[in-house]
Amino acid sequence: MMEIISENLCFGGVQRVYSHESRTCSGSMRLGVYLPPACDHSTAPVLLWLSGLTCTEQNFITKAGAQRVAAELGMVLVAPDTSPRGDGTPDAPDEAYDLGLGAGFYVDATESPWAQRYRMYSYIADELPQILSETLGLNTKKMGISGHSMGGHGALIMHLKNPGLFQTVSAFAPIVAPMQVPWGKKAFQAYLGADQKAWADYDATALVMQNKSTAHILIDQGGADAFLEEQLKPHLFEAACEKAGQALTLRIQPGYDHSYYFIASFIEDHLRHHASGLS
Ligand SMILES: N[C@@H](CCC(=O)N[C@@H](CSC=O)C(=O)NCC(=O)O)C(=O)O
Repeated sequence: MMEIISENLCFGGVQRVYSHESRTCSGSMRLGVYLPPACDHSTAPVLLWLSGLTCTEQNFITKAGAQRVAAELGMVLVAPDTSPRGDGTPDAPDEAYDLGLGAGFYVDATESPWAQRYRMYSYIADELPQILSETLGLNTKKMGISGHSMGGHGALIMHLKNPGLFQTVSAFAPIVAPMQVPWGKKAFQAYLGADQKAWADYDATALVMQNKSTAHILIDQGGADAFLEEQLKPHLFEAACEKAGQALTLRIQPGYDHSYYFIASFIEDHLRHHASGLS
């Protein structure tokens, strides 16, 4: 059952937050859903947004300012949480921001104590589309995916592994090669164990070499992002795309940082990219 937690009118449409029991994550999950005005929600295209480390379903819906253009385009926006939460959900022993709560990395954990509830890959790729279609009556046949940082990487792998489900893709400041950077190594070691063969199945830069898609990938990256050199490394993905023959536009936006001010500045381009690809 989907319980409506909040409902606010926004640019003539409605921004809702739902809570529901997730069979995949063995607990309750929250979900932001924006329904644009004056259109048939059963046929409107859907854009899934995956947020980054420390985020909940709230960050995108309150900070990105995406609803105005979604209202104009007649596009549904869906913003899930970034990890399971609630009583009994394991967290990092030191409550570190980059592991455990708020840091699910969109993988299905195989290691203890994470494996039972940290199943964000299957939640996004399997359970959520079923809920959107069967319970909310939305059109999952026209679906794109985007996100930021950890979630930007999540969007890339969701698309590369499921190009028929998520037909269009874009990302802001994605962690393009988690196997090669501290945030990714820490999370993959904890969630997936020591065998790096398992890591490669969730690494966009490794995946694109095997699973290139026919979509045109759009990435925006702030040129003044404090995480650019150590954690994000977009040029690794650019080089892999070039080698694989994957269509990619990587835009380095001078002076922009890693924040939602950056996302709000370019979100319109991303929504139009998805609307055009899903039309
Ligand atoms: N708190 C940390 C950094 C946390 C951070 O910057 N989180 C980003 C996503 S980073 C990659 O996934 C974010 O979206 N934060 C929420 C927001 O609303 O900005 C630190 O201080 O280093």
